[in-house]
Amino acid sequence: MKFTKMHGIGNDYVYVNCLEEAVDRPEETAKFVSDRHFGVGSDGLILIRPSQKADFEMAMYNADGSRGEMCGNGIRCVAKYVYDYGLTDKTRIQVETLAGIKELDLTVENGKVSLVKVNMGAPELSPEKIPVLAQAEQAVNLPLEVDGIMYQMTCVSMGNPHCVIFMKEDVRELDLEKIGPSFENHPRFPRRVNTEFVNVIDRHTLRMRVWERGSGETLACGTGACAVAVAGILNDKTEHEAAVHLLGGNLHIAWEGGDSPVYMTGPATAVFDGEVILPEDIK
Ligand SMILES: N[C@H](CCC[C@H](N)C(=O)O)C(=O)O
Repeated sequence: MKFTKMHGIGNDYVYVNCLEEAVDRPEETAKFVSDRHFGVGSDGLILIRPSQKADFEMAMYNADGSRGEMCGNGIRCVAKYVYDYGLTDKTRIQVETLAGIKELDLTVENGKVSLVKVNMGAPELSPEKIPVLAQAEQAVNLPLEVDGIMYQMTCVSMGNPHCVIFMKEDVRELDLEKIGPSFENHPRFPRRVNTEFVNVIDRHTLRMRVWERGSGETLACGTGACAVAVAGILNDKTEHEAAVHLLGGNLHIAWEGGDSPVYMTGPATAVFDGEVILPEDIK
């Protein structure tokens, strides 16, 4: 199977052009290619497909084979792929996802996409649509007990579920391998959850780490950065634009509040083209 390895500030996926390649068993293929010893090595698999409703469709699968409704770093790389590999010459494109159709503006330098601005749509804050079990209109600054420790959470959906935890201690010191799975699989999240651990640097700057649903700790999470910026505004910790510092790099997030869309701007990088030999039982 031909693929292109790309990343959005270190959140790396195997991308397959399904206008050319057939991927019949995406969940198993995602698990196989994601393995960093027996496969290619990635946070998951992203399929670029034709769409009836938009220019293209993005289908995203985590390293455990589960499907994500949306992927912020991934959709920027999809935009880069379709432009750089000649599938479109448009610099404003629409991509269909399980979280709806997203509109992207491409910055092109020397014939290649260098930066992408994504209209991520409005955040969803009602608990039943995130989903999170919470007796409140919005799950903003609510208690959550994890492994006997009390945290304050703010939950946001960007099409996929996020649990944002603001912390006093430096998130770079956190043992995410230890606590991440307990958040991901917490019973109050019926569809599991992506969890972001955040330090507020100032009213325009946030630092985060993320334990992703289905992939564990990643170097960056685009939908997570959006959820963090929204949570910062809802908790009056940040202004309507923020730089979010992630292990793999930085994203710029802007949100005017209410039902207005969240805008995410960041880079997309292609690393190599390859061909992987799929095991017979997942072809
Ligand atoms: N693990 C996420 C999907 C990938 C999101 C992240 N990689 C991003 O850039 O938004 C989920 O299951 O909802």
